Amino acid sequence: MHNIAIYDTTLRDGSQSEEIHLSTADKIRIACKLDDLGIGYIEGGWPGSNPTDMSFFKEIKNYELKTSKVAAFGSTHLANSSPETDKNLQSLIAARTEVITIFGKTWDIHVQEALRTTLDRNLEIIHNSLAFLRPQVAELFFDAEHFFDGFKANREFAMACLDRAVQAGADSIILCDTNGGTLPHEVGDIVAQVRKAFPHTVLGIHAHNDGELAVANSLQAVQNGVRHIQGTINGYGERCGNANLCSIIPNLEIKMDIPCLPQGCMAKLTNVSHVVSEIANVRSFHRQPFVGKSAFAHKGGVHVSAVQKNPKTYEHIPPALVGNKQRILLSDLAGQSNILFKAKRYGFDLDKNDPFVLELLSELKHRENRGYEFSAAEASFELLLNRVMGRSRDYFKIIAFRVFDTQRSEDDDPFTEATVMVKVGGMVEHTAATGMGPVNALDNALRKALQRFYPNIATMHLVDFKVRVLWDLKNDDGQFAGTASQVRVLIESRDQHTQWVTVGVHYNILEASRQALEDSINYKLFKDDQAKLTRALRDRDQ
Ligand SMILES: CC(=O)SCCNC(=O)CCNC(=O)[C@H](O)C(C)(C)COP(=O)(O)OP(=O)(O)OC[C@H]1O[C@@H](n2cnc3c(N)ncnc32)[C@H](O)[C@@H]1OP(=O)(O)O
Ligand SMILES: CC(=O)C(=O)O
Repeated sequence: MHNIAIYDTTLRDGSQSEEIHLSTADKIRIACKLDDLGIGYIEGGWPGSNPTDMSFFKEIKNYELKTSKVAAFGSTHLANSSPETDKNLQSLIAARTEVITIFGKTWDIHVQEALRTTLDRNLEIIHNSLAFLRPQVAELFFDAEHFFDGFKANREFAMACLDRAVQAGADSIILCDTNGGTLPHEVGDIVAQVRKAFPHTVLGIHAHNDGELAVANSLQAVQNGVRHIQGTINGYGERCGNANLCSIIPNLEIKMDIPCLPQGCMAKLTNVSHVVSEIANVRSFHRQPFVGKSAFAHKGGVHVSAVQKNPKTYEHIPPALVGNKQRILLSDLAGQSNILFKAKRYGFDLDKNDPFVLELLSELKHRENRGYEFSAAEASFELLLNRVMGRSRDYFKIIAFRVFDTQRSEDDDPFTEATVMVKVGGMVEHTAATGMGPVNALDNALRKALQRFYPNIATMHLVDFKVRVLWDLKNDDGQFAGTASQVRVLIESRDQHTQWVTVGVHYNILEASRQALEDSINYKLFKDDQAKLTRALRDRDQ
């Protein structure tokens, strides 16, 4: 099998995603990441579209890319202009890239209704645009927009468009499933026919994901002779997105034995996926195949027991190949194997049937039954584990708390104040604080009370607060409770070193928040003590 050229269009089609807006600096950071991953081509944008894209092409020249060539994207010239006068073609040349890609219409309905011109004129437009660009650039690609729909509607015309592009000197012809609705068997069949008609031309595929088939369609195209694949990191793109390169690359390399990145680079894929989602400011999709946080996460006790004997039992590839890792989750579906795995991670070497394991498992299942979710709140689990093992200490105890929420007049914002009474060792501290809402006020009052005893809590702060109503849990009398339902609060906190999540559950949202806050502070104090202890032992042993 030949190598496949990977052509990334995250910066162009990816930025056509509804929620994504990339600045020039964002684009440069992503381009450097893609280059480091070993991507063959990076489509930087449409220079005739906006100043950001034009400034990207200017700025990227200051970077020495190791593996990637930069491509500028645009359309064939307008129906009522000529290549010499067309602004779009001029700005493609002005971008001074090694590669230019232009898209042209190949579906008759688009020519007649979107361009409002004749089929013959469209053939001229394709030919003239490419022939004009040919001497200006090292590599010239033609994206045959809507090719699969065009082929099904009017085979002769769609093929004539490709023929004109080849005659005008295009190096690769990319067949686009622009509306993303073509099925894999249709892609295979049509690509095979094009392959036969153009045996000496490099063919490519650009698939959209409207039928959730973009990855499958791209692989099917490769099976039928395509040697160039376009796609985006995390599948970002117009509407439902593009073919996801984070799935295509490992499928090609691992399952189909077709190299497409420099040796060893595929292990960077998970990191690239996460960094790009950070830069694009889009939350990572946990269930994303290969690179998602849950891609190799095991929750069911049966699965956990088996993967510890041999990961192959429930993992389709070794996660390290794509830079991901196995995770073992905790929940009411856990068996002893889950507990043993986690306990080991936190420094306890326990055996199956150890009474501590059974106690922990029963406590875990009991709490999960009441709505706690430890797979999302590992810090609360670590505290519970250490409590059961007798290794934690009570840093403080909240004896009482009160929260007042008042609105003094119709136009005023609500005013919130919390008071807390905490016991630290033999001392009782009583404080009050205001806040932006009840949980913030409680957090502020608690910190104020504890600061004198534990100054290190000043370095932690709350980064996320999630409340979920547990509608499906029944009350003690077996009834669903409506607005008196249990709620689960998850609090994410961080300090200068790390980030952790704690959980609280109650029918009263403040009490649930109090539990999660208390665990969060306890975890910080426990973690700092552990670090101090480790340092002391290390100093002693030196
Ligand atoms: C399938 C794809 O994803 S293609 C990429 C789509 N991406 C984008 O559109 C993002 C960048 N686009 C832009 O910034 C703007 O649309 C521009 C600058 C390119 C053009 O802006 P405007 O001149 O205001 O035109 P507008 O966006 O309203 O309409 C597009 C024009 O291009 C024409 N056009 C569309 N495709 C082609 C083509 N392949 N060849 C020639 N002309 C084309 C349309 O007919 C329309 O012209 P008309 O108004 O004379 O009918
Ligand atoms: C070119 C392109 O983005 C498409 O046809 O979808």
